[in-house]
Amino acid sequence: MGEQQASSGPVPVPDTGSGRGKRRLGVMGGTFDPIHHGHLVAANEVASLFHLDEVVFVPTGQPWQKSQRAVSPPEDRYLMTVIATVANPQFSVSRIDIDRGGATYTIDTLRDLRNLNNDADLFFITGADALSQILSWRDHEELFSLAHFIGVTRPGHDLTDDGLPKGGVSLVEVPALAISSTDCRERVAQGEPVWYLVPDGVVRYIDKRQLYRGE
Ligand SMILES: Nc1ncnc2c1ncn2[C@@H]1O[C@H](COP(=O)(O)OP(=O)(O)OP(=O)(O)O)[C@@H](O)[C@H]1O
Ligand SMILES: O=C(O)c1ccc[n+]([C@@H]2O[C@H](COP(=O)([O-])O)[C@@H](O)[C@H]2O)c1
Repeated sequence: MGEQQASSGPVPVPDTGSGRGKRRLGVMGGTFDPIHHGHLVAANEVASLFHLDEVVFVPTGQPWQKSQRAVSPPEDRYLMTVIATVANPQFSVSRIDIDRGGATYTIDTLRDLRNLNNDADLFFITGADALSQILSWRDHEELFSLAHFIGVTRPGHDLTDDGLPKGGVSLVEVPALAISSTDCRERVAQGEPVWYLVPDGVVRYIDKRQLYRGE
């Protein structure tokens, strides 16, 4: 595992050292409906490879590209993210996208985090599927000036930086976990277990709040 040539497409190994001496803050944005071990392993692996001081998980408020399905209430997704990350002192959770209200755009996430963390370089962590959609994100040209992007491998998706700014993106291989939130929701709806796909506390939270039962 590590920073590497992905199986497809050119892979720049960028200069991420310009801010040496500054705090290195990873940002893992997601809908986390629910958060699962794929998210946690990806964040942890990138934290290790890129010598990050902290990774902040940022649950979306209203994920505008997921408007075709009902998304669980932000407070449930926020609490599951807190439960999942609480044991790791390097992990934290931010409410900024939830509290801002309205549709969630990463450009706003990064502007807000930059204002709150003047002393830090930002590293935005994203799976191969999300990275491939980045040219559809709001103000995507500006995103790369606010953070260095780190695309991680995900089973079933090609990891490529085609069309993205040279030097703005690193592609890295992380331990492959073929887990998706969609699959977790479907399993719960069908009465199948999600133990060991999501953290134990998240299994219990889903049960307590009766999430995903009617889907
Ligand atoms: N198994 C995984 N391995 C690597 N990255 C992942 C994995 N699952 C999700 N990610 C990445 O984590 C980020 C947040 O993902 P998200 O919360 O949308 O989860 P998801 O499993 O893709 O959800 P859904 O199935 O509802 O679309 C995205 O950048 C996504 O690519
Ligand atoms: O900025 C945008 O337009 C945009 C569009 C789609 C997704 N994103 C971000 O990508 C991350 C993963 O999103 P999702 O919907 O796959 O959970 C999350 O931080 C979203 O805010 C951002």
